[in-house]
Amino acid sequence: MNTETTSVALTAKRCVPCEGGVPKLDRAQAEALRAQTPNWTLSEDGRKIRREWVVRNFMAGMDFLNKVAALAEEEGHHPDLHLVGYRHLAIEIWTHAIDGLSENDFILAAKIDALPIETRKSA
Ligand SMILES: C[C@H](O)[C@H](O)[C@H]1CNC2=NC(N)=NC(=O)C2=N1
Repeated sequence: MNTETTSVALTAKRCVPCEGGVPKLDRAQAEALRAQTPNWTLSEDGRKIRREWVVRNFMAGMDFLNKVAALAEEEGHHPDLHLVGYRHLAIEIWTHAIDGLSENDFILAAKIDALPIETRKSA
């Protein structure tokens, strides 16, 4: 698992299979990677990252989540879909195999951020 923060953009990387046995990122490493995905927040315990969206309508949210699902399958790394509301979405990402954060989580987050989404038109 490549944990040092290299200059290669996260979106140019691929998630690597993780069966455990690698150290989870510490808070400094997580914050360094989070600088490349500033829309995501780090959980109190430093084990997860989270992002929320306000979307145009329910189907816009579902369309987006279906794209997220296809991306996750392609990367072999999966998010937790915490909320699918009328206009609100919340996603959390963490590496279950190590019960904490790995670079995979930030690669997935960066690729999710690059997906098209219909956010709510400002009123
Ligand atoms: C071998 C493969 O890496 C594992 O089955 C994957 C599948 N998707 C996963 N997704 C997440 N979020 N954490 C994991 O540990 C994980 N493991």
